[in-house]
Amino acid sequence: MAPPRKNALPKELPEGFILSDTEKKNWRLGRKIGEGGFGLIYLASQDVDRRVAEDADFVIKLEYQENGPLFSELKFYQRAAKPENRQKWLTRKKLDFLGIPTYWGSGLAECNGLSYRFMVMDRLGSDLQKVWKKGHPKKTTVLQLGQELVDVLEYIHENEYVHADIKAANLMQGHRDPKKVYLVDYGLSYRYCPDGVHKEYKENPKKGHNGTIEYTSLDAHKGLNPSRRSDLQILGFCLLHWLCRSLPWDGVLRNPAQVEEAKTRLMENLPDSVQQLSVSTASTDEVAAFLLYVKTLGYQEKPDYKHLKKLLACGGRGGLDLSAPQGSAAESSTKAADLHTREKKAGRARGAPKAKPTATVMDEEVQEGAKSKPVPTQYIRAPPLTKPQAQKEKAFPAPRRSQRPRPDPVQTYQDDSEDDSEDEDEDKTRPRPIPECYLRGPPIAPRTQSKQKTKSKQTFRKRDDLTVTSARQERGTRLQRRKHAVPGCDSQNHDDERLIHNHRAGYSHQQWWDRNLCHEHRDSSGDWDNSVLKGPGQEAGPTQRTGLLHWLVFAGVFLSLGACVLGFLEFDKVHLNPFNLEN
Ligand SMILES: Nc1ncnc2c1ncn2[C@@H]1O[C@H](COP(=O)(O)OP(=O)(O)OP(=O)(O)O)[C@@H](O)[C@H]1O
Repeated sequence: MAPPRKNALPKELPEGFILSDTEKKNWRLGRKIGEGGFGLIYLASQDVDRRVAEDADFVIKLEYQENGPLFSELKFYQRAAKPENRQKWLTRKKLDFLGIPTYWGSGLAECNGLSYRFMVMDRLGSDLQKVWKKGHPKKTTVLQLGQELVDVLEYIHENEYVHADIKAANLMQGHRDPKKVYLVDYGLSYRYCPDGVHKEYKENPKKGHNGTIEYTSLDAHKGLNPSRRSDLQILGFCLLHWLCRSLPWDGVLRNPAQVEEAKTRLMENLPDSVQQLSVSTASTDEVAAFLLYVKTLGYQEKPDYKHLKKLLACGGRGGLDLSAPQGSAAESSTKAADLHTREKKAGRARGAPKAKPTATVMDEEVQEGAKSKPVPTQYIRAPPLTKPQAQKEKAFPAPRRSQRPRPDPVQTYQDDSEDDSEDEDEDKTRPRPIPECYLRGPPIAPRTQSKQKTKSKQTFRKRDDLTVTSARQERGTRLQRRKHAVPGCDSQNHDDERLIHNHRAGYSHQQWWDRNLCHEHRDSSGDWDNSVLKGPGQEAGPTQRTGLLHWLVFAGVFLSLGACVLGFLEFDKVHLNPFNLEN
């Protein structure tokens, strides 16, 4: 076997490569369609004699053999998601759909001296994080999805696993049927009850705060191994986020302890704490009831899944309606954010926030008609974004990547080590600090830049380098943030609208910047006006010195003129009126 590599992402295999799985079925590789942190995703087909079609129904996930994540995911599929088990479950539970992708096989392969592991699974469509960037889900969609996810969780829990990282990015639409949604990414799933023996309740501060910080459970914050109630609590936080578009702890995400504190407060003060996040367009009563039930669960207690589904009942039937963008819940997002601000101002150790009367649940039609306000930019977390990504980002902010320990990508995993990875999982990794770049920071501070050259083809990125003072600084900062604006998104801000309008009209950002702001800050030579760009402590630039000189010349001319006029008047008295006669 090839030795572990530092770079966990494997070298690509050529299109048309044939892989043979453990059941001796052959699979042909098609085009690469995705890339994760550790592996590659290819289209695949069982018809090895023909090119893999673009509408192929299978994908192959490929990683180096010694990598951990695919090994763990495979274990989950092999143990818990065998097609025959799923079918039995569907019949027993009288369900017509279970949102777990089908596993079709797996194996090992060699190419150019490198060893690979692969898994064949259903091809899926877009993930919901991407879908919701285009428009927010309706309340009925959120609740219906919640019910379907309760079904999925019940199934995986019954098979001794918890997922522990439920979020929109891990929910994918079906390839053929976009109304079906599947929970994916079992590379981090945890076997909480191996052979029917539940893990002990053991807090471990060293493992605290694992998971995706927005949603991770209070158990995970305390460093407990995840259990069934953790999954359900994560789901509850997700539902709340999807309904309200923000969470009360959005402002403190850089500090996991404060997130934990805010979640604790929310859970302690249920149902009011959640109900008060309701707005007329998106009541959160169902989620409040859901979380209230989760709160009553013991660490090892089996949840009443049927009851949980009832709590999320919303009358929605058939496939999920993920198509229509939904305006609306922005108000509630503001509420959540406001709540956070209020709590911050009032001190952290306070008791329950005062309950407000529960908002009325409005008709779906009314909700549909409701206008969406964009989430204030300060509440949008911003990991480093590529430009197209950034433009979409504003519509539905992306949660950070999971902080849960991943199986060591370069630890060797072997198929025969059946029993196996979970216990060893426990100490595989320590919680990693959240990368700064993924955390919402304080308002963008001015950076010093003494002088900027103007060039006709200056890129828009240059705005990042501007240092603007006082009121203009504020404007500059605002515009800097607007760089992430979504064209096509409603905007109340005039600058935003100009930016968006110009974007639609085909202007580049730089052109817009040149036309609308930059020219105000240039001197006649086209150089940046340092009086505007000057940051604290910076020397006055040449432009400022020139301005002072102008003033001096102007004053000199003015004084000379005055002296001339006075002189003329004196002359007038003496020479034009020599006898000093009165009129
Ligand atoms: N079954 C699938 N069908 C179609 N595309 C998929 C499928 N699974 C994954 N993808 C695509 O491939 C990309 C990489 O997926 P993968 O599961 O390897 O990584 P990831 O979940 O994005 O990251 P991580 O390394 O954290 O697991 C995904 O973002 C998705 O766009």
